[in-house]
Amino acid sequence: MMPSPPTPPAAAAPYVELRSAERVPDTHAWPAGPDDHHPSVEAVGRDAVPVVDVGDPGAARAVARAAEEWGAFLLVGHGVPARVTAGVEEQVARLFALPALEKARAGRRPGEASGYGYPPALHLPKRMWSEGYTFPAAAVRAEFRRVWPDGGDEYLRFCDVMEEHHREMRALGGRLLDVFFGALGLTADQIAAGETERKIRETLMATMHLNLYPRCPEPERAMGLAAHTDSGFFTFITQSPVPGLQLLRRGPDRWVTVPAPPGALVVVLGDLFQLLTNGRFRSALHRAVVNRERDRISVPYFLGPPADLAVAPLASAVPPGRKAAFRAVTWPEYMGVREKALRMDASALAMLQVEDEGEDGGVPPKN
Ligand SMILES: C=C1C[C@]23C[C@@]1(O)CC[C@H]2[C@@]12CCC[C@@](C)(C(=O)O1)[C@H]2[C@@H]3C(=O)O
Ligand SMILES: O=C(O)CCC(=O)C(=O)O
Ligand SMILES: [Fe+2]
Repeated sequence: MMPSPPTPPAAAAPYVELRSAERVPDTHAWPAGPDDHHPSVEAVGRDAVPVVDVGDPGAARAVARAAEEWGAFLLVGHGVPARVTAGVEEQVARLFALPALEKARAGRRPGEASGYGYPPALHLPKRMWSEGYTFPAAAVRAEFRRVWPDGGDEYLRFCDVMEEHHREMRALGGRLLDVFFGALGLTADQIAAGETERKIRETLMATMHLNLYPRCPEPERAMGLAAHTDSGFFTFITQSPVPGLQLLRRGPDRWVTVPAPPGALVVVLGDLFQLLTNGRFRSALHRAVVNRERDRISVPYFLGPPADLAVAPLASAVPPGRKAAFRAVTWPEYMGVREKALRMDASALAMLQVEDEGEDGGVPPKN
């Protein structure tokens, strides 16, 4: 009798071989496709996605406007070498090009925070047209031994590139955080002296999630990554020069396709940042669509608090004489609230809101 092939862990096999599909199978066909309720529009005129040059003296003002109106912006002038970004894209493409059984060695099992597999916080009726891999940015070497158990050149090259990316993004994260504090109206002295601000900057935790969106024979029936808000503070998205990320703009609701100019990073604000800023800066509802011609890679770098740090609205963000609009919560607690909210079709941030008898003081929109 032939020996049976090794069985991949259950969570490791959510994908059909998307690259060779000639049609979108029923498992991946979204009933009304990505243009379900709202049209997709180009980022022009009043839908032009804000661009912020982080080195510009007016960066704090530009960030404040973008964070209030969009919850997202394109970041330029950040100084991350193009060589690093190109290396990341190359390595991610190589990782996803490995045979399915090799990727399955690193399959994320239920309850695990890292590994190859479906995005952990999205529970959807249909499958998405993408492959993903999540890991803590500080643990690249341990994590990727699962893919390359014997180490070797491929493994070492992958780790070197990811670690360099992590160093660059972590430093940029601290720098942008100070710009955000400036955007809230804090002076450089107040930022330097602020205990809470310092704690947040020093403890920022980074998680990386690698996305591959293979080209799709019927993009109008498929979804790359379903609409969601990120849960942490803010996310840097490195993307291939192939558009696919969309942001929801309200009134009338429409999906704005974010351009992908070479060298620009996308910054997306998360729910805990909305909470930290007492609702002044908002998280952005976003998703990724796919296309017929080209594979697309995106590498979100999620920054948020360590698991044991309770996040509450910053004193500097609460108007004088008003109460904080939200109760304090840790990131894992927030994930639990969001899970519950998703099941109830409610807003997790609204569930954390504290009653205030005064007039509107930072009430979050239901994303
Ligand atoms: C740090 C994280 C953010 C994330 C959950 C995670 O622990 C790791 C994966 C992230 C991701 C990527 C795809 C969309 C998303 C909603 C998901 O299901 O997994 C985000 C999560 C998030 O921002 O909450
Ligand atoms: O692919 C993209 O550009 C977006 C990815 C994203 O939103 C995510 O992984 O959370
Ligand atoms: Fe996201």
